[in-house]
Amino acid sequence: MLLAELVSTADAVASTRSRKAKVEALAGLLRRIAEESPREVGTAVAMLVGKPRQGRVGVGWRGLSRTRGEAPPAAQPSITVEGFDALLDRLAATSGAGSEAVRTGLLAAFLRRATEREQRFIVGVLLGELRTGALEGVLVDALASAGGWPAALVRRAAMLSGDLGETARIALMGTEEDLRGVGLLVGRPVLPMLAASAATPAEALAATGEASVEFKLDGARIQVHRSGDDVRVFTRSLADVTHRVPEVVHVVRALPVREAILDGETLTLDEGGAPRPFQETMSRFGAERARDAVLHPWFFDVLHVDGRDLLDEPLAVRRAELARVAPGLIVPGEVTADPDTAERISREALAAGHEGVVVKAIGSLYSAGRRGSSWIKVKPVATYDLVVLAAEWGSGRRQGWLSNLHLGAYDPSGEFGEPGSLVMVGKTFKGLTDELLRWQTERFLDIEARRDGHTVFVEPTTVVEIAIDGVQRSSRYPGGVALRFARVKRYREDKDPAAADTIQSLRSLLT
Ligand SMILES: Nc1ncnc2c1ncn2[C@@H]1O[C@H](COP(=O)(O)OP(=O)(O)OP(=O)(O)O)[C@@H](O)[C@H]1O
Repeated sequence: MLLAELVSTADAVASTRSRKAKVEALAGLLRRIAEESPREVGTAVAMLVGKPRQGRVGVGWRGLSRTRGEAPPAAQPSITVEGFDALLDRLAATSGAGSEAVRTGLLAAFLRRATEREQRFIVGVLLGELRTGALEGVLVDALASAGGWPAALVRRAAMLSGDLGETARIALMGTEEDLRGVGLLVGRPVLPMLAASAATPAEALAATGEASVEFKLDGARIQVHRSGDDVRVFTRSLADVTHRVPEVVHVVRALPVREAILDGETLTLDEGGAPRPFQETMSRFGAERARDAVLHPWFFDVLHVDGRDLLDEPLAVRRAELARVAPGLIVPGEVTADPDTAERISREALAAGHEGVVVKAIGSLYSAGRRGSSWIKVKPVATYDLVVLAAEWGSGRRQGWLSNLHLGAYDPSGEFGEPGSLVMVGKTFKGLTDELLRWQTERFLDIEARRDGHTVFVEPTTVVEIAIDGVQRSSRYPGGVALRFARVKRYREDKDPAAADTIQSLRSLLT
C-alpha cells in the first residue's frame, strides 16, 4: 500500500474534532489495508500511532531538520508502507563509527522520494511526535467498527496484549474466538490499572465502599513477570528494565511460586529502611548511572499465578493470593469501611515519608490500562505531570545551567490547538537541586530543537512532576490558566507525554 494513503487518513483525522468522523476515516483505511495488503496491517497501525515496531531509531531533531531542508519534496507519491518500514529497519541496524553519515544519506535519499505531506509524516514518526497516544483510543474504536466487534472486546484485547498492531491483525482478520482468546501471557506486559483522585481518604472511601486502604509508596511502578527462573521487570510504560534492577530480580526469584505476574512499586531505601527521594529510584531506571542504594520491591496486586489469570477476580481474592505468593513484600495497608481508620492510615503513610494512600474497592476487578474509580489516590500535596517545552539559561549561581522551565499541559481533544498538542501553563525554576540542574542541562541540550535568545526550546518528550498551590486565570497563556507557586518535584522518566495531565484538568481547578 502507498504511504500516501496512510498520510491522507492521518491528516483527515487530525483536521477534524469529531470523534465519529475520526473513527470512520480510520475504519475505512483499516478495511482497505485488510483487503489489499493484509501483511501490512500491523506495520501500518504501528506507524499511524507513531510507534513503529523498530522503536526509536535514534534520529535527532537537528540532524533531521537539516536533512529535510536539503531534500526537495517529490511531486507524486510513490513510497510504500513497506518501503518506509524497510528504511526504519536499516536506520535501526546502522550503528557505530561513521554511522551518522550513512544514516543521513539513507534519510536524504528517502525524503527526496516523499511528497511534502509524506515528509511531514515521516519526520513525525521518526521524532516520536506522533507517539502522543491521542490516536490510540480512536484506533481501537475504528478496529471495532471495521471488524464489526463490540468496542469493549477489542479494547480488552489491546490492553492485555499491549500491542495495537497485533490487536489489529486479530480484529481485522481473526475470529471472535481469537479475539476473546487474547489473555495474559507471562513475559508480555499489560498496561497497568490506574487511579482516580480524591481530596481526602473519607471522600475516597465514600466512593468505593469497603476498601483496601494502602500506603501510596513514593517510588516507581513495576510489573514483574516470573516464569521459573526467568524474571522480567517492566515500567509503567512497559519498558523492560530487567537488567537495571538485579536486586528486584533476585528477590522475586526467591518467592514461593513458579509462575506469576505481580504489580507493585520499587523504591530505594536508606540504611535505616526509610524511603529515599524518588529521583534516586528513577535514575536507576533511566540512565546508566550506577547507584549504591538498593532498590526494594513492594507488591500490591497479582494478575496471574501458576496458569491462572486473576484479572477478573475481586481484589479480596487477589490480595489473598498475593499474601501467599509474596509474603513479606506487601505494601502496608488495611481493609476497612471506616473513614477514621482510613485517615489514620493516611497519617501513618505521610509520617513514614510516603505520598498518601490509594483506596481500592475490595470487590473491584483489575482493569488493565484504565483510570476508573475503583482505585482512588489521595495525596495532600497536589502535583501535576507536565511536559517541558523549553528551558532558560540560569544566571548568578545557576550560570551555565539550563534552569527556568516552560511547562505545557496536554490537550488531547485539541481545544486550544491541534489535538494532542501541548499548551503552556507556566514556568518554574524552584525545587531544582544541583543534581537536577546538571541532569536537565545535559538532557535538554541533547533534545534541543531551536534557540531564541536565552531560551532553549526542546523536543516535547520530557515529563516533569510539578507541585502547585493552585491555578489562576491568565490572559498571558493560551489555555487561559496559569500555575500558582509551581515547583519541581521530580522528573517522570517512566511517563510518555500522552500520560501528562491535561489542560482541561488544570482548567477545572479554576472554578
Ligand atoms: N499501594 C499502591 N497501589 C497502587 N498504586 C500505588 C501504590 N503505591 C504507589 N502507587 C503508585 O501510584 C500510582 C497510582 O496513581 P496513578 O494511577 O494516578 O498513576 P500515576 O499517574 O503514575 O500517579 P502518580 O503520578 O500520582 O504517581 C501507581 O502508578 C503506582 O506507581
